[in-house]
Amino acid sequence: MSNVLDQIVATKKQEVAAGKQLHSISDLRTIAAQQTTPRGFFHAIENQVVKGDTAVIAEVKKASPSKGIIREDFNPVEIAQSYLMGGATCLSVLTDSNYFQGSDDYLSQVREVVGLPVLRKDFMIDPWQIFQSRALGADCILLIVACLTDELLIELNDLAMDLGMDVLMEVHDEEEMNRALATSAQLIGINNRNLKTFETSLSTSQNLRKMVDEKRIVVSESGIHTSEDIKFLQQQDIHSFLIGESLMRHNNPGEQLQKLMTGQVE
Ligand SMILES: O=C(O)c1ccccc1NCC(=O)[C@H](O)[C@H](O)COP(=O)(O)O
Repeated sequence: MSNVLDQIVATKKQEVAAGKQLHSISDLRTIAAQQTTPRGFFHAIENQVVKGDTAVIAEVKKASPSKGIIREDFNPVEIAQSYLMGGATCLSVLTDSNYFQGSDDYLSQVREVVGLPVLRKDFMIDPWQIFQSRALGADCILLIVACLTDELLIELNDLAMDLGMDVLMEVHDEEEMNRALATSAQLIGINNRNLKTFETSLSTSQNLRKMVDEKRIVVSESGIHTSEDIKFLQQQDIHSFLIGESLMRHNNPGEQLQKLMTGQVE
């Protein structure tokens, strides 16, 4: 039986095929050329980490397959503004509509109003989507190693960099980590959530972090809820975090971010 990740990828293939009927790569290149220059996503995180500070990629997400609706009252621009006030280093915006109730428009709207670098959080399987991401204004894309062959991983990574974007390359186990480390990816996301079973454990970050040398930056993703979680990950020498649900469930997500980072969330 297929798992959720397989289903998402199957749906994505249909979406991409339909998208290609509407916009050619040449169209997307023209639209991308009208976008403002990509904001340095990697550099924003690196600057924080080099200073000895913590970098948070705060996620704008209405729903997910594992949690259903996370936030009914969903205004992506207001949430992003709140994250800016709360000290986020970068933003992550879900653009997948079928499984996360996201939208491509959310990314463009957020990026127009808030000056932080923005990750397009979606499921990349085809070069067409990389051009589309830049046309939408993305500063960084997510590449999930589990969804891609080695050849495609390298092709999409190189294409994103050619277009001036950064890449967050996501892994969940040792084998995926070895595949990511064979590429030039500078930003390695360790997803604490198994995307096939939804089981979440911070020990995934604890175990895999040891495989990455200091030339790359590790981002711990998913299942970060308390200030103790942050402290635990910092003790593993991880200083960048991608956080969604635990912020999105609060009325004022930026205030919750600030509390989380200052030891006030139990
Ligand atoms: O979260 C899911 O249910 C999910 C299912 C299938 C593919 C991806 C999925 N989530 C993406 C993420 O990993 C999270 O949005 C991200 O890391 C933030 O996690 P959290 O802080 O736990 O919301």
